[in-house]
Amino acid sequence: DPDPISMVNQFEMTAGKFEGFRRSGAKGVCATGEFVGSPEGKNISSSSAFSGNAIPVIVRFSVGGANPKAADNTKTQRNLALQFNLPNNEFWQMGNISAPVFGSATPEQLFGRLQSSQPDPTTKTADPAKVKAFADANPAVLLQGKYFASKPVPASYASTNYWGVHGFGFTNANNEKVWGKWVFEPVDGVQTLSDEDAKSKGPNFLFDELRQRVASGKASFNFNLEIAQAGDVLDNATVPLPEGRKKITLGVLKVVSVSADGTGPCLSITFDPNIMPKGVEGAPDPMLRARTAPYAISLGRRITEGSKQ
Ligand code: HEM
Repeated sequence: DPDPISMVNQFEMTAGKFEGFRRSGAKGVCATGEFVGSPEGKNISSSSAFSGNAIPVIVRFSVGGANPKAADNTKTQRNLALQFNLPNNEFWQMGNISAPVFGSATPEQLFGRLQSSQPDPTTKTADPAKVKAFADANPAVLLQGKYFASKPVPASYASTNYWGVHGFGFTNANNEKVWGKWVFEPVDGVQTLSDEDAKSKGPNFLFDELRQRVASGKASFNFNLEIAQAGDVLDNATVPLPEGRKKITLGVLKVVSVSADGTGPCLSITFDPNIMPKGVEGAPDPMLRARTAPYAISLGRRITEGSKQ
């Protein structure tokens, strides 16, 4: 594996270094929420997340990439990061994205992709021949871009689906285990913008739009799990489960407040998807394991610089 310091350095060399900001998902806003687990959730996991009691959640919505001025009205990635504050000092952290697949299958492939698209110091842009050569040899890196290009711009942070992309296992009180991949789906349905409407919204509408939705009580997500069958691929974030797998709703996440820009409880934490409560575990996916160290390094750098968002 590429070492985590080189990985974060490569993020900075390819996508730019913006002091005080996350090295990925830089343009974001803190929010708070409440999660209430369902009986189906309780059936498959002994985690206290599914007790049915309201669980306080730290929420962060963001646009993909390292640029804190990234546009809101383009066909790119949106993120939903969560920290469930469970009883007895347990935490459950997640970083979910608005595509069913990630942009690379392994840490090596992510590193290679970033290297191949690093801007040339003289032209200030990536060398298209290098980008193409890497993608030709690693076609999985094109899947996510194709997905985004095929979908309209989301109308709201609260009106798009967010996938966990990794496989996760759930163990209940009888020690029975199920595996699957999860997706947060807006209770009021997916809502998108026409290309024309997206253009007229401009590059900075998502934060205020979210504040309005939350004020009207219309920012909730079903926490859904697609159940894997024997033989399904669970250790590759570029391979979604086959269409039509049974889907169950583990509970509902309601966003209840949105912080002022550049403030709030998400500012000085990171969302490490390997932090899971008892009753939930990650699939043996090298990509999942490889997220912890770079997130901590990025957190360390931005706190030292002065956390901005
Ligand atoms: C080895 C693979 C990966 C590396 C090195 C990496 C790196 C990073 C870094 C450095 C950050 C900023 C962390 C911070 O400052 O708090 C970040 C944020 C994020 N990453 Fe990754 N990432 C990886 C894989 C993934 C995958 C597979 C997903 C797909 C779900 C993902 C989704 C996110 C999200 C949603 C955020 C924003 C979280 C927030 O709002 O704080 N990452 N990533």
